[in-house]
Amino acid sequence: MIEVEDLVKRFGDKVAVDHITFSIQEGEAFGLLGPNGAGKTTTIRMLITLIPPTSGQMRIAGLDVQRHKMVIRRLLGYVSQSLSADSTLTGYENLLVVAKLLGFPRQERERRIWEVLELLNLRDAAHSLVRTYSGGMVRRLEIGQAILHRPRILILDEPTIGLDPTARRSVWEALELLRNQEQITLLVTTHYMEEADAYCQRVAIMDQGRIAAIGEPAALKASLNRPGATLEDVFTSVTGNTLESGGSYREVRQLRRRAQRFG
Ligand SMILES: Nc1ncnc2c1ncn2[C@@H]1O[C@H](COP(=O)(O)OP(=O)(O)OP(=O)(O)O)[C@@H](O)[C@H]1O
Repeated sequence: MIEVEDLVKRFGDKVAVDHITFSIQEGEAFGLLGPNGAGKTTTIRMLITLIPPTSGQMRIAGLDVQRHKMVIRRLLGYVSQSLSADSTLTGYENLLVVAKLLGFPRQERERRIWEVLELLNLRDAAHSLVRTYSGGMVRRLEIGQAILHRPRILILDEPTIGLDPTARRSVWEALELLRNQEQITLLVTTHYMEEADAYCQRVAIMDQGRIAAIGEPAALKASLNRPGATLEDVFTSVTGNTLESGGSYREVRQLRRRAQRFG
């Protein structure tokens, strides 16, 4: 479904993405892991046609991304790290705004909004203001905004950052449902290794613009030949970093932003 070959992105002298190659199968949940500055966001930005690559190939559903930007955009849903739901509107109204922007006819608009609310377990909260939602509900609503147009691929940048464990589980359960019921292919960046381990069929660990390891979590863990090895151990082994070295500041920043928004 997604094929990336020898992809490079330079910003001046800085090589943000350095000759990476990977592919994602239809219906798969694929995790892109890596410390801050590894090149994950830059990779995603190229895939969603926001910035052009310096060199290399990207194909989505067999189409060259650079040559078919408009078609590719319709195939994709994107959930960025920043908050996109309006807290002064209800969940239903937030979806309605997006549906109107997409130009859905009225009847289809209603049908699809309720379908999405149901899928994301938000039906009962449809007419409550988003400011009364929990963090997990807001995130699920944002996923709803991104899938209204029935994309075949959903790309999410740190979908569970700043959420408590229960909310994180609710978000992943929603994503699992989308994969199973709507056959949506998922590309997710995350700092949470145990989530990638539990919910992604395959992961790629990026470091300094390169892919340091790629494969099924179980196979990557087994490659360490250490009983009880975790994905975090794999991460440390291939990058020489612990997540704390960069992840903590960023998480604090994200948590603060969220706290400001909901506080
Ligand atoms: N527009 C830009 N101009 C110059 N350098 C950039 C630009 N965008 C990204 N970079 C650099 O490219 C490298 C990769 O950044 P990128 O944001 O892709 O990393 P990341 O893995 O997504 O990290 P994070 O998790 O912090 O977002 C970093 O060193 C970053 O400073």
